[in-house]
Amino acid sequence: MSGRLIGIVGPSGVGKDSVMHGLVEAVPALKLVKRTITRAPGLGGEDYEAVLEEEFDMRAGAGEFCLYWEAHGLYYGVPDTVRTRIARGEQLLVNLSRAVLPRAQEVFPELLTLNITATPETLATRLAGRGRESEAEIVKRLERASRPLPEGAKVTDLSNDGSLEETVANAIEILFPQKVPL
Ligand SMILES: Nc1ncnc2c1ncn2[C@@H]1O[C@H](COP(=O)(O)OP(=O)(O)O)[C@@H](O)[C@H]1O
Ligand SMILES: O=P(O)(O)OC[C@H]1O[C@H](OP(=O)(O)OP(=O)(O)O)[C@H](O)[C@@H]1O
Repeated sequence: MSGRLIGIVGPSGVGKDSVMHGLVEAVPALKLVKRTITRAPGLGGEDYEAVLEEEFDMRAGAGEFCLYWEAHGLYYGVPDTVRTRIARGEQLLVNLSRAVLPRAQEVFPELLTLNITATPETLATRLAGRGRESEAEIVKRLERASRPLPEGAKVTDLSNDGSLEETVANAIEILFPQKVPL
């Protein structure tokens, strides 16, 4: 199978990271993209490269990110090396902002995006349970959750209100309708 980029979007706390980890465990042919983030190091959830804002700006200016955006007071970058990885035949999963989807679709015309969904009650419970953000930050993230997708964003909705195993199985059916690669 040829290489491709698979976007994962959805509100904070919906389970994007959990679904991505579940997918790479279930399908070894899928690999995660490590994002560069101006977040303090070691906060868990995902394996990211922590950088200071100055460093981020420098790399963005040097064209080292194929996509980047700002959210929650942080900057997020997707390393440009994903292009060569895709050209080599890799199938990559990347956690994206919904706001960056129109741009991402321009840069990666074959982009397939799963929009993970859950009820507001589920989101609130999961964010509190995760424990990475303060209560004030959680309130802000919940407000952001109800924003509509930007115009032109093409996504396939996938509910994560049920068990993680169920969601991962449904994601595999969407991503590999014919045959799951080894
Ligand atoms: N299907 C699920 N059922 C129960 N808990 C879940 C499920 N999916 C994710 N979680 C939990 O919800 C919290 C938020 O998940 P996370 O993957 O960090 O979400 P996101 O990356 O979208 O912010 C984590 O504590 C995670 O373990
Ligand atoms: O424009 P939005 O779709 O609202 O997304 C904004 C940001 O939220 C998520 O970040 P992050 O993974 O840091 O946060 P989360 O785990 O709380 O979703 C996502 O990856 C984006 O970077």
